[in-house]
Formats: sequence, structure tokens, C-alpha cells
Amino acid sequence: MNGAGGNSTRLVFDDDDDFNDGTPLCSIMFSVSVLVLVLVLFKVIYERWVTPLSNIPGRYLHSITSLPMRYHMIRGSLPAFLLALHREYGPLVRISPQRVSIADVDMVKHVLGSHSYGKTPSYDMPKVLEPNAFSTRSAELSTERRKQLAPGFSHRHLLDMEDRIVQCGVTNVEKKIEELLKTSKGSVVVQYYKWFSLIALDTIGVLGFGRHFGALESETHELVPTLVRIRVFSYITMAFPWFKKLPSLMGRRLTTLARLMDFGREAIAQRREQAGETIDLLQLMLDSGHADKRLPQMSDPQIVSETILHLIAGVDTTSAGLTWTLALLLHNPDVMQRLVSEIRAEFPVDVGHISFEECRQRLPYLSAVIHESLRVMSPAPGMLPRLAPAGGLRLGGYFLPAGTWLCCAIGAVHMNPGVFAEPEVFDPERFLKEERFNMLAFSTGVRACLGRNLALVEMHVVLANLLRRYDLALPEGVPAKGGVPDIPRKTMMTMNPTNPDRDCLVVISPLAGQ
Ligand code: HEM
Repeated sequence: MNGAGGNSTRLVFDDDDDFNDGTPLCSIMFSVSVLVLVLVLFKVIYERWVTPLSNIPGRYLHSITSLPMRYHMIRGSLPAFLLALHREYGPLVRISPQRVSIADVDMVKHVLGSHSYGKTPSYDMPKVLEPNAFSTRSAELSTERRKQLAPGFSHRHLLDMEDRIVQCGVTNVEKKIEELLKTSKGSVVVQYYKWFSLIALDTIGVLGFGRHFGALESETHELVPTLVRIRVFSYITMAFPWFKKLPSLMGRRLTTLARLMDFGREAIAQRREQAGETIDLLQLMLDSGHADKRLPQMSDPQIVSETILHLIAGVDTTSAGLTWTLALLLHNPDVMQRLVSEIRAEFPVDVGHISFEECRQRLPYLSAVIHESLRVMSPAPGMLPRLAPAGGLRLGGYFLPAGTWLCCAIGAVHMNPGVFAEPEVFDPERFLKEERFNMLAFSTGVRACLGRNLALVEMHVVLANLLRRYDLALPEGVPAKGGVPDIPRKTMMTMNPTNPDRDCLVVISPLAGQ
């Protein structure tokens, strides 16, 4: 009994002990829950009814959390998400507690037009890389770097470089097609997204570093998947900045980046060993201190960072531009027919290659097709975020406080009926009639695309020469969809097809009598 009694005493004592322990724990948990609830409630009330941003139209959920926006970023469906919101709410929409999306062309031009609206922290690169022309958030560095690089992208310089662009985008392509035709029955089927990526890489190799990658020739190059990986990793960390703290993800990103950095360092070392007459972007950067004494000499790490940028910015964008233009042509046979007639009437086969200057002067419909394609299927239709400056700003009748992210939704501007009549219709004719200054695929203003001229030269020259010499058609059994084809795609900085092996096939045949 005693023992039992002793046990029971102990039990009571234990219970008391538990009770004594639990009281503060429970009450702490209760207090924390109440505090969290109060904070959440406070945040909801503040975001929904107090902040000046609460006046901006948009969905209730988006005003209190950025998760829906980030979800669409990570799925690669951000442009469709933004477009749907703009259609519902108008040109200014709140897409997260801190962000508004803008689809009005004048407002977008205002924001992108000056350094008053700096780039957001999402542009920050990993610390191992020096800031470059794209990533820098400093107005001074951006201006300086653009001055240093601009001569390499000028029309004059590109005219001098045109034979190299023709070599990569025309001569090598023709050679490849002719080789394939020898072993086929009159026509070849090609996955054109892959080809355009390889052509864009070869071109930037020659113009950027005087290097012949031979990517199209061998139909592969390790840099192509490496660049895609870096672009996707960068994009994911833009959507979820705290991913930067995940060692496994960042480890892989840094390994890929390290490979690109090695590539940049090797290119510099090789050039120093074999200094010659080469005039390319690399040489321009190595000579930056001599060319204009008012500008400082770029350091090696800075040059490496720019080199990586040229690869990332110059390959996926241009290949996407060419891919979507060809997809639109294949799915709109009437437009294809009119374009082919224009090219073949102006330039009969075997009169040398068609140059960019000739495209500009004698192929207005080709230019219209390219610009309309860049409008309806922009290669980089993202949200180009900028920061509202100290003191905030008034936009579209609303006050936007300092620090608000002003997201310039290029894709939604292009689909705004107030900017382009019947915006969903693929109609190259519109660019024969109206000016192109509202087509913002290359952005606009102080941070507009530096490679615009290069991309346009490449796109004109490749398409003009390809369509002059060959008939291009969809594979048998694939129907022309008309308008903007609903080819599955993902936008992670650039907009790329998700299943190019299925959706980006073209049958290439030589012209009858060739
Ligand atoms: C069809 C092809 C291209 C398209 C549609 C395109 C589009 C764009 C867009 C929209 C931006 C602004 C991005 C932002 O502010 O977040 C940009 C910036 C930039 N692009 Fe391109 N791009 C193309 C080709 C190229 C090429 C070939 C190069 C060079 C090799 C290049 C180099 C750059 C650079 C350096 C910037 C940063 C400019 C700055 O911030 O000052 N791009 N591009």
C-alpha cells in the first residue's frame, strides 16, 4: 500500500510538475499566436486600406501576398498572368503588396526613360561577379559602361562585321542544309529552335570574342545548355531571393557560373597572347582605357562579367526572336507567301547574299514581319521592374510611395488595344503603316537593350537569305494554326518553347529548279 501510496504521491507530484511546466509554454504559445494574428491583421488592414497602394485596382489576394505572382514566375507564365490582370483592371494593376504592373505605353516610357527609376535589387548578381551593364543598379556605372560598349553595337560597326554575321547565319546554314539534302529525298526536317540557338551562339562567339565555336556545324555546344541553366537559376532567384540561401541550389549555380568565368578568363588570356587586328567586343573592352581617355580602363573581372552577359543576353533572346518569327510565318501561310514573293522578286537566287542594308531598303515587308513578331511574341516579355524614387511619384492619377516596384509589362503594352488596334491579330501590315516606336520588345530609355542593332541585323539577314533559297513548310499532318500559334512556352527571362522537338519542326526544300 505504502508503495502504491508513494507511487500515487509521485504521480500527483508529476502531474503538478507537468502543470507547472506547461503553463508558461502554453501561455507563450498563446501570446505568440495572438501577436502573429494581430500582426497579420495589421498587415492585411494596412495593405488593403491604409497604404496609398490600396487605391490601385487589383485582386484582394494580390494586395496582401506576392505568392500568386511568384507562382506564375516560377511556372513561366508571368506574361499571361499580367495580361489577364490588365484586361480585367486596366493599365495600372497592383500585383503584390509592393508591386504595381504598368501596361500604358506612356507611363512605361516615362518610367524606363530616366535613371530616376533605378533597377530593383532583383537585378543583383551573385557576389562572385562584378556588376555588368545589365545588372548594375548604379546610374553612373550604367552610363559609363554603355559608353564603353556602345561602339561595338553601333550600326557602323555592325556593317563592318556583317560578313562575319553572314558567315554564321547564312553561309554555314546553307552548307549544313546542302549536306543534309545530299542524303535525303529532296527535303530535310530541322528543329529550328535548336538551330537558331546554335547560330546565335556562333555569331556572338565571333562578334564577342573573335572565336569560331562551330556550334551549328557540330549541332551542339556545351555553352548552349550552360547558358539556359544560368538563365533559369537567375530567374528562380529573382522570383524567390531567399533561394540564394539554399547551398545546394546556389552551389550548382556557382559551379555553372564558374565554368563561364573560366571561359571569359581564357578568352582574355588568349587575346593578350595573340593580340592582332581583331575588332570585336572583347578587344573593345581591353582597349577601353585608350579609346576614350575620359572613361576608365575596364578591369579583367569586369570584362569577364560583361563577357558572360553578352553570352546570356545575346543567345537566348535572338534565338527566341528568330524562332517565334519563323513559327508565326509557318502558321500563317498567307503572310509567308507574301514575304517570300517580296524577297524573291527583289533578289533572284544566286546574286550574292542579301545584306542588312538591302533588307532595310528593299524588303519593307520583312522588316514589318520581324517587328510584328517581336510584338506578338516578344522574346523577353517580362516585367522590367524599377523602383519608385524617394518621395514617390504620381502615375495615372495614383500616388506610388518610394520603394514601390514599378513593373513595366512589355507583353501587356503590346496587347493593349489603346496602343495597337486589334492587338491579338498577327498583322505585319500594321508596321508598314504605323511607326515602330511603341514596339518595346527591346525595352526603351536609358537601360534599353544594347544589343538591339545586332539582333535586328541577325534576324533580317538570316530570314531573308533562308527564305530566298529554300521553301519552308510545316511537317505533313501539322495544321497551320493561323494567328498567334498556341505553342506551349515558358517565360523565364526569355520566352522559349517547352517542347521544341515536337513544336518547332520545319521542312526545308530547295526551290524547284535549283
Ligand atoms: C531579339 C533579341 C533581343 C531582345 C528581344 C532583347 C531584349 C532586351 C530587353 C527587354 C532588355 C531590358 C531588360 C531589363 O531592363 O530588364 C535588354 C537589355 C539588354 N540587352 Fe537585350 N535583347 C536582345 C538581344 C540582345 C543581344 C544580341 C545583346 C548583346 C549581345 C543584348 C544585350 C543586352 C544588354 C547588355 C542589356 C542591358 C542594358 C542596360 O541595362 O543598360 N541583347 N534586352
